[in-house]
Amino acid sequence: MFELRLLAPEERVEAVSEALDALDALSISVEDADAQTPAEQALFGEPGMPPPKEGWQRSLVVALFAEEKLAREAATLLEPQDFFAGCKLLGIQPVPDQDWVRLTQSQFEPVEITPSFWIVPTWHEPPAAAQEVIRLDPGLAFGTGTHPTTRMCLRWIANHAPRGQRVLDYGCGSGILAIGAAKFGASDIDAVDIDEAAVRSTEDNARANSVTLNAGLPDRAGGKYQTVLANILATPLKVLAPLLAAHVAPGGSLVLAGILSRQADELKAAYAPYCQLQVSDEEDGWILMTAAL
Ligand SMILES: C[S@@+](CC[C@H](N)C(=O)[O-])C[C@H]1O[C@@H](n2cnc3c(N)ncnc32)[C@H](O)[C@@H]1O
Repeated sequence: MFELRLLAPEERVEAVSEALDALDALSISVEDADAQTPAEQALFGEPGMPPPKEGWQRSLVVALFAEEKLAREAATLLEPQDFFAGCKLLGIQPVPDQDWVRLTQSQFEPVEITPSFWIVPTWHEPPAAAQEVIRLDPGLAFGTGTHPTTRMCLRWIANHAPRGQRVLDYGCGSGILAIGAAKFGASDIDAVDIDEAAVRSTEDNARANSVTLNAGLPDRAGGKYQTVLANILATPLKVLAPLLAAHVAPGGSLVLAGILSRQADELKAAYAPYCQLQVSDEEDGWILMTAAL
């Protein structure tokens, strides 16, 4: 692989990027050419929205090509164009080969939930002390066990062992909580998510862990469950309060995560008509809130 690097003023970034794309660049990245200097500019949009501008006042544009010849041709074609005025070619250089698989894998180590319960990527052997193990590789859906909210839910599952219970995992992501519930004896598990990719991921991960569960979109949840788990975020959890509470069987447990410590009172108020939520765990500024119905 070879990368062609150039500087472009903000108003040229879009045209130059489109031209590089048309000239067979495999990828194009745009960075602040003044990053890590006093002239660095913050550029970000609202969550989920694109940034307000295409580039920075001085943008570094890096285009990746499969062959050096293609990168050179692109540079030769770009330079005389009107829209290249004000841009500056910095050069073409080979990109050293990386073992991306190994690099990615090296960032995911086994995660301890309790001394005997571990989340272990498939390229690792489980630790000797592990009696319960979820085999899980990072994928598109949230939930590898590295986030405190997931860990607190799994710790709750390990400590409360929902043996023989009907369990609902609402916002299942990778399915990690549903699979954890199955490992600790739950016998009838529904795992739902608004994201179809998460539903597929949950099915794949359940199969890889030899666990039986029903994954689907939220309308798959039906009736009462002895345990309802939802690791989403405070705002959707507040909106979902009547629905989640209605799914908890009398004497059952509601387990909520994705909540920051400072949001505890808002959550208590939202669930007050149905149950009394308590903070039952805390990690890195995140809390686990639970209620017995
Ligand atoms: C933080 S992830 C949690 C994943 C996993 N349960 C865990 O504990 O690691 C939240 C998941 O909830 C899903 N989600 C968000 N809003 C939802 C809603 N209103 N109904 C159902 N799922 C929702 C997201 O698609 C995402 O997969």
